[in-house]
Amino acid sequence: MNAAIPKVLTIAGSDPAGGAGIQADLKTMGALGAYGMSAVTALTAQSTRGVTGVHAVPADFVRLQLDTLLADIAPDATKIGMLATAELADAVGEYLPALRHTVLDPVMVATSGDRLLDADAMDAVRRLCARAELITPNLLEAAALLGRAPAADLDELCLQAELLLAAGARRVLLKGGHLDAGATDVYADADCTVPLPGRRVHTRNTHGTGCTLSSAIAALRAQRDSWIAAVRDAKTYLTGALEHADCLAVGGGHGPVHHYYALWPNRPEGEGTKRRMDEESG
Ligand SMILES: Nc1ncnc2c1ncn2[C@@H]1O[C@H](COP(=O)(O)OP(=O)(O)O)[C@@H](O)[C@H]1O
Ligand SMILES: Cc1ncc(COP(=O)(O)O)c(N)n1
Repeated sequence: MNAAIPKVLTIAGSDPAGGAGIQADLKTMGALGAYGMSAVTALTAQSTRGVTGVHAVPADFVRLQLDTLLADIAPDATKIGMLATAELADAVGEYLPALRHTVLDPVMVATSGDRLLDADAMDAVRRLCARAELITPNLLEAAALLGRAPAADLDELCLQAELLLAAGARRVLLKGGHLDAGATDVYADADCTVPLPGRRVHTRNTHGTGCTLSSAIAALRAQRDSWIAAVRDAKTYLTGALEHADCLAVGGGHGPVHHYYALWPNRPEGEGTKRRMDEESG
């Protein structure tokens, strides 16, 4: 029986406020029926208001975490998030050939605008993008990887997803959350480029959306037959977590999404849910 529970790894940074990074990843994996594991790349001092410090873990200690873990457990899928430095990006890259169902979220800047990746680490992250099975850049990360201006519409989003494939990525989910309207992302692989429309949720509590989406994709890829199925279901999960974010009421800045919205059914409905229901009823 237990053999069916997928074991999913996150290699990412820590967010003490619990809304992004490994904390978001582990909550997401747990909410989606996966057993979560983590190797920490960096400690951050941050809250919902912003990041006040980053302390990268020495690359050899990240290797030690991974060597020790992987000698015992073979993850069914792995999500990679904040890498902080070029050295860490290269160190994590050494493990990609041995890992299955790898999702790379090329984290560069937090929602608060604070940098989470050294400026000189871009080439190392580009190398990693060619080794992961799926990459999930946001608008600004795709633009930085390609050296272009950020996409301003869906056509440019599709074009940049295809340019990332041409640059070596195997599959791309280019996230459109930073476009002014809607929440349309674009999925692209060697066979197709597909827009994935999403319902835009009106909330300022968007801290950790990218982390949540990429770890949901990893958790679900271990339970679905294809990447596109995992991506679609992960986006549906994230939209629900955003819709219930306001009822968490965590912090005074950009608060977290509600990872456990489907598991805590008896909690009072949040403002976000109420507002959506009001909107939908007219
Ligand atoms: N207000 C929102 N309502 C619904 N979906 C959103 C909203 N903001 C972001 N998303 C979705 O959350 C995911 C992460 O988006 P994005 O903000 O672009 O990336 P990141 O969190 O990495 O900056 C994407 O699927 C995006 O479409
Ligand atoms: C440790 C860590 N990893 C990633 C993010 C990005 O998350 P977001 O862009 O949603 O703030 C973050 N803020 N902290």
